[in-house]
Amino acid sequence: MAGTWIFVEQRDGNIRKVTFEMLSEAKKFGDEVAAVVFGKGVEALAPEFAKYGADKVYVVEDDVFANYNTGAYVAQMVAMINEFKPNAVLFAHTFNGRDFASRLAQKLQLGLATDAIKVEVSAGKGVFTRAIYAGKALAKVEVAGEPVLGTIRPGVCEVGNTAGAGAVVKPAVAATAADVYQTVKSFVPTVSARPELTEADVVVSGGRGCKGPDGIKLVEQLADLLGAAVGGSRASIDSGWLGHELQVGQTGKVVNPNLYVAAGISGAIQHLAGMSSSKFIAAINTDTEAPIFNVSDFGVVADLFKVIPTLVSELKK
Ligand SMILES: Cc1cc2nc3c(=O)[nH]c(=O)nc-3n(C[C@H](O)[C@H](O)[C@H](O)COP(=O)(O)OP(=O)(O)OC[C@H]3O[C@@H](n4cnc5c(N)ncnc54)[C@H](O)[C@@H]3O)c2cc1C
Repeated sequence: MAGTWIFVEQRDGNIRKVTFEMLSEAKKFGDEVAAVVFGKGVEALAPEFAKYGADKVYVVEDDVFANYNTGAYVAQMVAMINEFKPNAVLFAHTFNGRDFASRLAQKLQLGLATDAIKVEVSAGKGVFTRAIYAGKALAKVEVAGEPVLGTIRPGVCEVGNTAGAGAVVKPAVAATAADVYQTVKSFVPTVSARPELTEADVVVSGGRGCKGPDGIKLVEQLADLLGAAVGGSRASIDSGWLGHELQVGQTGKVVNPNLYVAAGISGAIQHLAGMSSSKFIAAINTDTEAPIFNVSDFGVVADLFKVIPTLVSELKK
């Protein structure tokens, strides 16, 4: 058996922090830990994974892996799992991680635990803790079959400093161009000086209560003073006030910051699904009955158009 594998999320050599979180967490299981990285020119990244616990780094380089694509990535991973037989393969609970892990589980007819906030893997058995009912209860899920497959929510595991040997292994390339059924034609990054939403320490989100771009500007002002990422509810995204990449919730991104500020957001269950595990939640809402207050540590029942400017002027002092 080949221990626990962590699938590396990277783009153009920029590694997502959640990769290091998962490597550090897997190091605690006591089994061998391996990072699995697909791409082009990615072998140079191997020492980075060793720093956070990777005993081995499986490096697969080919044009076919230049950008994430489901078909080729799944075909490659299936071949590697059959050859090396890992106990567990863990992915980040991100758009790509969710897509990859679920297609892989289907292909191998294995169970999959998603959006885990805690994970224990031992001797080929995996137990995952998941928040259910928008964080009102926790479920422990055991995944049958090997390897154990799971996706881990970014921000829930600490980055440690136990290093591994980082021995590079280069498996044969098993995927071909025939496995690629969607191609990334171009990649246009959203230019923002703000932190990435899923990795930010502080997130300030605006909802329908912002009433339009002027309200969202207030949210952005507050976020910038706090060094925070900006997020939004589906209502503010669908209204076109914020980009789709900033939606927090069931059909958006899952965030887990130290501080989440919800301004003019009611707290629908689909929104809570994306933010209720934040460590400290502060809400600004005019409605005392708004469900967001049920999950908040701190609440202000007031008009955000009065509260945020006051906060902004205090923070500027
Ligand atoms: C399948 C499905 C998936 C979904 N996925 C998501 C998702 O991923 N993310 C998501 O967010 N939603 C999602 N939704 C939508 C969700 O159900 C809600 O409709 C949405 O979250 C509501 O957004 P909101 O809280 O901004 O708006 P509202 O529910 O309209 O709430 C606006 C809030 O602003 C308050 N307010 C108004 N004026 C002010 C003011 N001046 N100052 C302060 N507060 C004020 C109001 O009291 C109210 O509580 C999904 C729905 C479905 C069916």
